[in-house]
Amino acid sequence: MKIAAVFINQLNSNMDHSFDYFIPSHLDYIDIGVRIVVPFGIKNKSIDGLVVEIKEKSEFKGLKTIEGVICNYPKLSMWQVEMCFWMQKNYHCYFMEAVSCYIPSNMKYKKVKIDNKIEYLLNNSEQKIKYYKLSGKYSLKEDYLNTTRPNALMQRQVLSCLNDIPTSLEDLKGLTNCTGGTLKSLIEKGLIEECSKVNIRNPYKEKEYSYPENNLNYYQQKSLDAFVEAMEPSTFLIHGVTGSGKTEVFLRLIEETIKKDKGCLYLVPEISLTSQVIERIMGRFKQDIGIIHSKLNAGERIDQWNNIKSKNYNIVLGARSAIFAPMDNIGLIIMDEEHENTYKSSNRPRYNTVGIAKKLQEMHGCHIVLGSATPSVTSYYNAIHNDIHLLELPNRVNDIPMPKIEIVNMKDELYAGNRTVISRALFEGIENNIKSGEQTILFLNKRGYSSFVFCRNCGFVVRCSNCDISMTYHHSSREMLCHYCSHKSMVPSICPKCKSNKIKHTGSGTQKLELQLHKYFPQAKILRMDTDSMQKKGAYDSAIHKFSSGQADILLGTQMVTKGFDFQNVTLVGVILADSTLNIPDFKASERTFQLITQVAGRAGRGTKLGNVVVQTYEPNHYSITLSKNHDYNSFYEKEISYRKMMNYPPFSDIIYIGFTNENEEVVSKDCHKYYNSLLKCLQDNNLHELVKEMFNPTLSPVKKINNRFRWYFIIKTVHIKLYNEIIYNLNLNKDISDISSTKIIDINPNTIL
Ligand SMILES: Nc1ncnc2c1ncn2[C@@H]1O[C@H](COP(=O)(O)OP(=O)(O)OP(=O)(O)O)[C@@H](O)[C@H]1O
Ligand SMILES: [Zn+2]
Ligand SMILES: [Zn+2]
Repeated sequence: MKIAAVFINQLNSNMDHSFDYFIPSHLDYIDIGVRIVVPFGIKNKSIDGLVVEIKEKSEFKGLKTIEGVICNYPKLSMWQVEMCFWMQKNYHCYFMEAVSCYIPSNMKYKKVKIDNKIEYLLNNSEQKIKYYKLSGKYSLKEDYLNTTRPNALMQRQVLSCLNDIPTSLEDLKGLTNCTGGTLKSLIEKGLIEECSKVNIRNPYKEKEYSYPENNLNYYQQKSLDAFVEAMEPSTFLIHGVTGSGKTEVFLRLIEETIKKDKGCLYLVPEISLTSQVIERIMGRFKQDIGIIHSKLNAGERIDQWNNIKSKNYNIVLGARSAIFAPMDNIGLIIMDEEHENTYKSSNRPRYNTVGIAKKLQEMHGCHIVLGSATPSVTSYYNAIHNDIHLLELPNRVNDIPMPKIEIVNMKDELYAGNRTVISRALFEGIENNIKSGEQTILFLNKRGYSSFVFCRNCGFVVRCSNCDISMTYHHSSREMLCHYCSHKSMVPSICPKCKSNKIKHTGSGTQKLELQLHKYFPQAKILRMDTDSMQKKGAYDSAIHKFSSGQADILLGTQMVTKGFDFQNVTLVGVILADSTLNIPDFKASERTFQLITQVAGRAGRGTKLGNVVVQTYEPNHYSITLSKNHDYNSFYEKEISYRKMMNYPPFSDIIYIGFTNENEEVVSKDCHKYYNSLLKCLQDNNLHELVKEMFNPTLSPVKKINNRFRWYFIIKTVHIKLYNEIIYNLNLNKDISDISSTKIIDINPNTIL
């Protein structure tokens, strides 16, 4: 009998290796990537698993036999299994966690008897979701509304939301707050119908999109030519200023790729940016596309899977999880806004999308195209020094000028007696815009602002003397901590720079600002967009729709408002406090600040009128601010890269974060030290003294406790990432650390170590 090596679907470090099973003769078609059911443990409990290898012999005795195959479960391709192994070793996740990136692993299956043979089938989970649509009784929406009493508000709301395309209950609740009773009475009146997933049509198919080809300008054509002429699988970085027509280039590259009968993955950093791209792709290619993102339920994901696998779709669009589309003939991977940190997963598995893309390139021989107006310093460095081809789009399309950026020093405002958070220049700009019917976007990044200590008089911020990173204020101990090197210091009562006593930790958020704006501009219609106001499903789309159709004067928000949007009537952009990203305790703070200012400024003046931008700051001379004034990416890059080099930050090193969490404060510290010491010992035993030097001491997290779990960690800043990955992988299997009870987090080049 043949033998299958099987990973059991249990997320547990003791089970993170394969087990051998006999393949019974009636299941001899079992192959790598097949989902099966096996008996496991002393009690021979039935449990599902994945076949990763077929072999003739096993080194183990007394093997058990596979019970059955889960027939309707998608089969993983060989390259996908290989990817899962690679992720297990490079991102330190369980093998089955990597598998679950490809296929939902929590789906229930049931035992059935077919022709006297035991088989397993997935339960059809998607049928449990309820959908509603108009019954088709009338042809006009008005007629539906006329049959309800004017004061039946909820019923009328539901009717205005629905059309003949089914809307899920979840979406409907997001849009209306309706109750089961409302729906029931509408059904009884024959106005709406409940339906199941089976008769769902692709909502995008219903709409007619059109996105005619633009004649490429000189630089767009040059980019296309470079791509067409590439002889081997290559990686390109399209550095194009805001509004330079990068999307048009992407569409041409897709066209070239599907001509060769290969598939394309088009990734965007957030789900919210997908609708604009869907319209453009479908408007151009007049065909259905696959759409994958983390909000799909298991049934929808399987549907997408089957369509992509059977080559019904050769274009797949989505947020970062779309990198796991089961496309067997990938020819092109596009990563739009490649600098965005959402491409790095901060949950298990903690993968980096570019890393996965590169591995796919190795396996499929596909091209990778990264695009951004503000490329990450790492990508740009690789484009200059390594194997990425740099393509530049230095101008906006149709000679549209870049917006004019004015930097306002908020200290001057204070001296002039303006104690509000809105400078005189911005105030005047908003007022003029309201009068002339033009629109304004205001950006306030509330994150991080309240946790650093700064001087209201001169803008001084307390930084760590070792790391050049701002210190984080801790409410509990009332002291400041550097969470890179764990250096501590007291909050000064007098500003070390200007000797004033105005030094404090302050906070101000979007909500507060909204209230202030209502006071200053009572006539203005204001839309606020942040995580709090965008809770409901569909809220984001509806806000974008409101703004683009001119139903609001001011769009105020966090990072959500900074990128992607192409609103023609926006002529003014205000950055309320540019320093707020500058002072988050992270070596990428300057980069993030430059990117945010440049991106949000890029929303202004995309139509016929010139754009103006007001950037308010306490640090008007910081290079990330002065250089964004002239849209000077190259000078910013030069400055930033020399800083990175001096401090040995990425791209000159990789950062490994090893963290522990536990309900017990002492245990977590002990576990962290134990792991640290085991790693240290392992390096010393192997004479790897170079690597020892790259380890920093364990320290308490700046955010000491999350969800009642205490957090300790240490970081490694290394130029030997491959070696470290191997050592950490092996250490995790080591018995010495098996009594560590705290949850362990290993994150390679994390977005944040807060
Ligand atoms: N060759 C061209 N001639 C005229 N218009 C063009 C051309 N190429 C693209 N456009 C138009 O220019 C506008 C901006 O293009 P696009 O949205 O692709 O910009 P972008 O480079 O992605 O900018 P951002 O980085 O700000 O998102 C779009 O409305 C697009 O249709
Ligand atoms: Zn001061
Ligand atoms: Zn430090």
